[in-house]
This record gives sequence, structure tokens and C-alpha cells, in this order.
Amino acid sequence: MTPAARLAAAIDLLDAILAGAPAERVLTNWGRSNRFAGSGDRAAVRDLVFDALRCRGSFAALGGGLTGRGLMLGLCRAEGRDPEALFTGLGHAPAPLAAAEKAHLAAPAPAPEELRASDWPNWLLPQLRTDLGADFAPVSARMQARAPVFLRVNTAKTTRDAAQAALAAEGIETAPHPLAATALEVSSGARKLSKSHAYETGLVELQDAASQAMLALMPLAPGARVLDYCAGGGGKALALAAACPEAKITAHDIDAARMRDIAPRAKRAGARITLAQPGQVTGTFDLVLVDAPCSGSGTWRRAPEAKWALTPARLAELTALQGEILARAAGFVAPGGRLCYMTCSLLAVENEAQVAAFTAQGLWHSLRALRLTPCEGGDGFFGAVLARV
Ligand SMILES: C[S@@+](CC[C@H](N)C(=O)[O-])C[C@H]1O[C@@H](n2cnc3c(N)ncnc32)[C@H](O)[C@@H]1O
Repeated sequence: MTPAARLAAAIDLLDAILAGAPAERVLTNWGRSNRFAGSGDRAAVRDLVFDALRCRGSFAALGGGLTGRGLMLGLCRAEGRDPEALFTGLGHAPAPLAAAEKAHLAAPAPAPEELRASDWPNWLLPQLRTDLGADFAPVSARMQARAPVFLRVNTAKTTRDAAQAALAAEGIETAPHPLAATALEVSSGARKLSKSHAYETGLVELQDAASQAMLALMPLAPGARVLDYCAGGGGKALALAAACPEAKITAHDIDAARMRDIAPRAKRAGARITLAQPGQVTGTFDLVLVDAPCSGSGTWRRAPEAKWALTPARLAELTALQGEILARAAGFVAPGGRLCYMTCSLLAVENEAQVAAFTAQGLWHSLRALRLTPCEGGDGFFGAVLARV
């Protein structure tokens, strides 16, 4: 496919997504019904679609409208590509520019800070400005770019240097990342990863560097009993198992289906993780981790659709749920144990305010907390370690 044909495909897909269809489904269906498109084409079209969802506000403003075509015109303008050379109507290229489009593209663009702000949901802007303070502008700029691909080295099986060498031998170039001693940032060859020997034999796992940095917060003694109360696909449980192979780790989630990948992932990693059925946790634990359901605002570079789907009502539901889960999970902490609360959110209402509300009852206090934003390289993340008063 030519670059112009890829733009034309992305325009159609974005129109379907803007009409309410989920991006992943739209992309999968397009791949199935356009078998001529090779893996390079599919990846390029996917990147165009996700770039446009991430920068939806600014591309629409630059391109002249919130439509697939407006977004792709905005992308061309943001990247300094000449739309007239691509929108030619020849072959599979998008139709040539109309007079009104030419006039819009020739008019001065809004100021960069106005464009960056428009890539957040408008209703959330006051909250974000308050919560991020001086970090608002740099975080907004980071959130417009694609997230890096990070790996966690499974230190139960190998070292970071050895994992890096094994990956390089398979054409996957990486560099150590300062956020965590286990983190490697992939600089090329990311698409080879899932079929690589290093990945299949559990030397590395996909995990954001900020997520890895959060694990350093957690007190882990050999033999500790650990409960990952909101385990999902087991990212945190697996990292805990790698950091402390002697720990006795139990994974739990309200939705058993979400935990279905834990067994194969643990097998690959050589980790032992016990699964608890929803609501069937028994006993007490030295460490209880609550990686709470949240807005995911710290991960919106990777999941930009979620950014536009969040509503004030959903955020209120999530914060209420976070408080309930924290209170329930606290009941599983053994005397002298620790409760660790985490989110991948940038919003204080899900982070500091949640910890403040929990500790205000006077039964628990916060020992330490860590807040990371994409300015440190990884996703936005928050973690706090709590102990009984
Ligand atoms: C942020 S995700 C967990 C991600 C996971 N820890 C990881 O690292 O891959 C939050 C999880 O909380 C689960 N959850 C939601 N409500 C819950 C509840 N009341 N009790 C336990 N888990 C819950 C969701 O099903 C979801 O899998």
C-alpha cells in the first residue's frame, strides 16, 4: 500500500470508530477483509488510527473537523507532511482537498499549548491542571506521543545483561531503563518479540517500566505470604514472584476469566502462583496488593479510546469502588503486615485522596507513596504502602 492508500484506509476506520465501533474490532475486521495488506501495512494503518485517537483534539483542530478525514489531515499537518501531495484522489489515495479544506489548512494553527490541552477530555482539564501542577504541560506533551515498549527481565531466570544479549541475538535491540533495575526499553524489533525464544522461555515479560518501579516499593521477605487481590492477567503477581521466588503468592480477581492467562504466563516464567476463585480468599497475608480498577489515565498513550470513553459518572463509580476494595482487602492483612494500594492513574481523586480517605479513619497510616508520570518515561502510576496504626 502507498502512504496515501494507508491514509485512506485509516480515514474509513476512524469514521467507524467515531461512530461508536471499538477500535480493536474495526482493525481486526479490516485486516481480515483486506488480505492484500501485508503485516507492514496493517501495522502502519494501526499506528495511524491510534495516533489519531491519542491526538484526537489537536488533529481535529489542525485538520478542520472530528471526522476520519479531518483527523488524517490534522496528522499530516502536525507531522509537517504536505496534504496536497497525499490527498490526490489517484489510485487508492483520499479525494483531493476541497476549497474549504485548503483554506483551513492555510489558516494559522492554534497555539501548541492549546492543542496539547485539547488532547485531554475537556471536562477533566481543571482537575488535571490542579493535580499535575507544574507537570501539566510536560505530561500533556508526553501523552501525545506513542508509549515505549518495555520488558521486565525475569530475574528468577536470568540477568538484565544476559536477557539483553539473548534478545539482541534475535534482532530485538533494547536498552536498560533507569526506572527499574529489571526494565529494558525496546528500541527496535518489538514486533518479533512474541515469537522470540527469549520471550517464549520466560526470560522477559511485557511490562511497563513504571509498573516495575512500583514493585520496588513493596516490602517482600523470603517466604512472605502475598495476596494480589486485583490480579487481572497477573502482571504484578508475576513480577512479585520473579523478585522473590520464595514468596507464597495468591492471585485473586472478581472476574475469574481475567486471570486465565496467569497459569500459562507463570509456567513460562517458572513461577508458582496459586489462584483463588472470586470471593474465595481465605487466611491472612504479610502483603496484600490492591492494583485497583481505575480510569487508566496514566496509560492513555497505549489505550487512547479509554480517554474519550471516561465520563464524570464513571470516574465517581470507580473512586467509590476503589474505597470499597481497599476496605475489603485490608481485612486480609496479617498483624504486622502491609497493604499496598496502586493505580495507573494520574488523578489525585483515585490516588492521594483515596489513601487520605482510607487513613482518615485512624486505623491505617501511609508509610510511603510514589507517583510517576510519563515524564519519567513509563506510564503514569501511583502506589502507597500502608500499615495498621
Ligand atoms: C488494574 S486491573 C489489574 C491489573 C493486574 N494487577 C496486572 O498487573 O496485570 C484491576 C483488576 O481489578 C479487578 N476488580 C474489579 N473489581 C474488583 C473487586 N471488587 N475485587 C477484586 N478485583 C476487582 C478487575 O477485574 C481487574 O482485573
